[in-house]
Amino acid sequence: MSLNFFETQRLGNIELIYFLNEKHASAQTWEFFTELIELIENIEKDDTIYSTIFAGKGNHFSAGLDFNDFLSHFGHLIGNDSKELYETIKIMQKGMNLMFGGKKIYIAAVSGSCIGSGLDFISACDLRFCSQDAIFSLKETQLGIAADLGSLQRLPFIIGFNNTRMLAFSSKNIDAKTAKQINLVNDVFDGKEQLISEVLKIVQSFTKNPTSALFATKQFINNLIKEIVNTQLDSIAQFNAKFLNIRDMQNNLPKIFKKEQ
Ligand SMILES: C/C=C/C(=O)SCCNC(=O)CCNC(=O)[C@H](O)C(C)(C)COP(=O)(O)OP(=O)(O)OC[C@H]1O[C@@H](n2cnc3c(N)ncnc32)[C@H](O)[C@@H]1OP(=O)(O)O
Repeated sequence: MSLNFFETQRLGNIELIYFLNEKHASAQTWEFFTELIELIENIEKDDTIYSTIFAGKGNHFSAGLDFNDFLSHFGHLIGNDSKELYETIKIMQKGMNLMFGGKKIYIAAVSGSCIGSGLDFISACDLRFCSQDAIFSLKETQLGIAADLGSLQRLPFIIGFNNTRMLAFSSKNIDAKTAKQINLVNDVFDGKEQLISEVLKIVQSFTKNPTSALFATKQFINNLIKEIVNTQLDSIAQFNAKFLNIRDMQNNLPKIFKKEQ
């Protein structure tokens, strides 16, 4: 399997996976979404991998959707009630859904910014940890998007409905301390190096347990909400295929990049 967006490193039964595109704060390109599907399908099939830890290769976990890449590929579909846009959103949802519905244990180790679809991604993980410099936000509402890749569907079950509303309605950043307070992350570590080494120890302690029980435990927990999450992800894909407004994105993207919040 040849991957351009991801760099993988095997540590026993654990795969440490870095997001590349670090020059653009690991913003998620179309390549990210399509390669993620292949990557997760392979991990689920590989009996030697029990768990994965995801981290950003550079200073940020992920700046969310790479808007230059997305608009150049799909901008012409927005606002046209397009079946192709619906199918595109479904492909973007698929890799994260495979993680959520799969049996392996997926862990996010966040340093720097984790924005938009970066937050969608970590909400599909089984556990989240971060370093002190971490920042989380859902910028979609500010950009005229009802977040359609999993945050609205999964976060209420992780941080509760009210915290999800605050994040989504405000599009404001929260820091590592707040992320811990609202249970978005399980723990906070000093810097990125310490984060990765501590998370590795935590995951190693899980993967010593009999894997049949570990994998079944993960799946039974996620089964509680899988059906509702899948139904709602499909509804929001249909909604956005009809109602996304490219002018809202074009007007507000420059403000975000100038950090006028
Ligand atoms: C359906 C899903 C929707 C969503 O995901 S909504 C969320 C969209 N994302 C955002 O709103 C984040 C926007 N980016 C930022 O706020 C900042 O960036 C960061 C806080 C992530 C990083 O700040 P700093 O460390 O100061 O880096 P920098 O100079 O702003 O960015 C480095 C390079 O990365 C490009 N970049 C950053 N985010 C994105 C993005 N989301 N899409 C495309 N490019 C991005 C920049 O433009 C620049 O590039 P150059 O060096 O060529 O000027």
